[in-house]
Amino acid sequence: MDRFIIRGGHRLHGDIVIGGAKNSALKLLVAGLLTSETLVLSNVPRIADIRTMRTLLQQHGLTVEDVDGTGAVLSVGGPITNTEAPYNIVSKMRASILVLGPLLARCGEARVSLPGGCAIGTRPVDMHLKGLEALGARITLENGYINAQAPEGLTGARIILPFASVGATENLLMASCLAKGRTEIVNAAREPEIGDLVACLNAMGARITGAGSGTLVIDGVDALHGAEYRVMPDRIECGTYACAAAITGGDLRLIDGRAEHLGAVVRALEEAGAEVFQEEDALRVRRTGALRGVDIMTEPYPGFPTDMQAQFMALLSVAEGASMVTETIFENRFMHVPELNRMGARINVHGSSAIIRGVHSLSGAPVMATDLRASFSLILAGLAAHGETILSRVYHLDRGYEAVERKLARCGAQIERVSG
Ligand SMILES: CC(=O)N[C@H]1[C@@H](OP(=O)(O)OP(=O)(O)OC[C@H]2O[C@@H](n3ccc(=O)[nH]c3=O)[C@H](O)[C@@H]2O)O[C@H](CO)[C@@H](O)[C@@H]1O
Ligand SMILES: C=C(OP(=O)(O)O)C(=O)O
Repeated sequence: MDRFIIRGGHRLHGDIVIGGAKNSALKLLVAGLLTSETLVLSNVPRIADIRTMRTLLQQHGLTVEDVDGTGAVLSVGGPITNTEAPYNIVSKMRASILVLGPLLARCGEARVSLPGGCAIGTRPVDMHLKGLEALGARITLENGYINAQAPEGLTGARIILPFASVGATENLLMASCLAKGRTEIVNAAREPEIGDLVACLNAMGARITGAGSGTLVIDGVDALHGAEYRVMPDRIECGTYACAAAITGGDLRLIDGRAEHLGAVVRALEEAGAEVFQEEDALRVRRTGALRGVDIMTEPYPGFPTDMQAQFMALLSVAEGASMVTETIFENRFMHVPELNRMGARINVHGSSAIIRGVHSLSGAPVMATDLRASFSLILAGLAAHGETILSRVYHLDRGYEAVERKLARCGAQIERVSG
């Protein structure tokens, strides 16, 4: 198992290229199930979750090819030969549940393992299932699997989501592209990744309006065709490196970073004492003055993203004064807190809120990654800390961040990956 060894105390300076968005690329690959033609995606991040999604789609019968040998351009095509998504893949990556809607819409049936809980929360899929039932699917749960049938195809409906779930919106959006008639998804998620999926589906011949407005209107079509599409830049990777600039008192140009996708994060960074500028090709983040404590609350987009909460907490742990972080999306997303405290942070958790009393400095320690974003919060703490931090269970990080050690080391960080 790989570990990272980080020697903290170095300001980061230079350019970091932000890759394609994990949380968009995964869904765009799944959209390949909706057509018999070939979908070609560029700017695909080279991360473990994408490799898992390739395996899942391949076992459904699709051919997924690395077009130019870099892993960043993938083509998806070919017939679907198997409509079952097995436990061993779904349990590895929750986004696998997104094949349910497309398989059902295209083949009239699907059998998908229930994803179950994960480190950050129980994460049920009831809204995905209720929405598909509203489109006419018959759904039963048996032996840990979702069995879904729609032998006559799906039919458009008005679906009101009780919560603006990203995954439920995406599953229902993809399913309804091939449903008969009009579907309306009310209280749809407004995350930029939904907009990216809508743009790709429309390029494939879907008829969808309303992206970003909270109500998606989908007029079903008989078939979708192939397309070429470039994955949007990863706003969470960008926000994460923005925190690296801020916590080290550095100056980073995050190439391809877009402030428009990071409004709440940029506001919080500025309030905490960082300067953020949108340049033509990059988001530039630097800090020269002191870090100040701020209060943040995670919310669906355009609110502060839960996927940035752990990284921001690392920053606040060395800010002057007290901060409060409230997590409203997932019920168990504070697992980085005990690890940050082992590095000298002073954080107390009360229910869904954490009170952070800023300390002057952190000290390096052996720490353990518990999930993807928590892992990076420990790297950030390690970059700011005195001495050596050894981060184990780096496989969590490899799910969603490409070439972390290379990107950071090029900007002056002392970080190395050690295998075994
Ligand atoms: C692969 C991917 O894109 N993952 C992102 C996606 O996850 P994901 O799509 O799983 O997140 P959701 O927006 O669906 O979940 C938000 C909340 O709704 C609950 N819920 C969701 C569906 C449902 O049927 N029932 C239900 O109760 C969840 O348990 C959670 O508490 O959006 C999250 C919220 O921005 C991000 O943190 C994840 O990084
Ligand atoms: C929680 C995340 O991903 P997933 O939904 O795949 O667990 C994430 O990207 O931070």
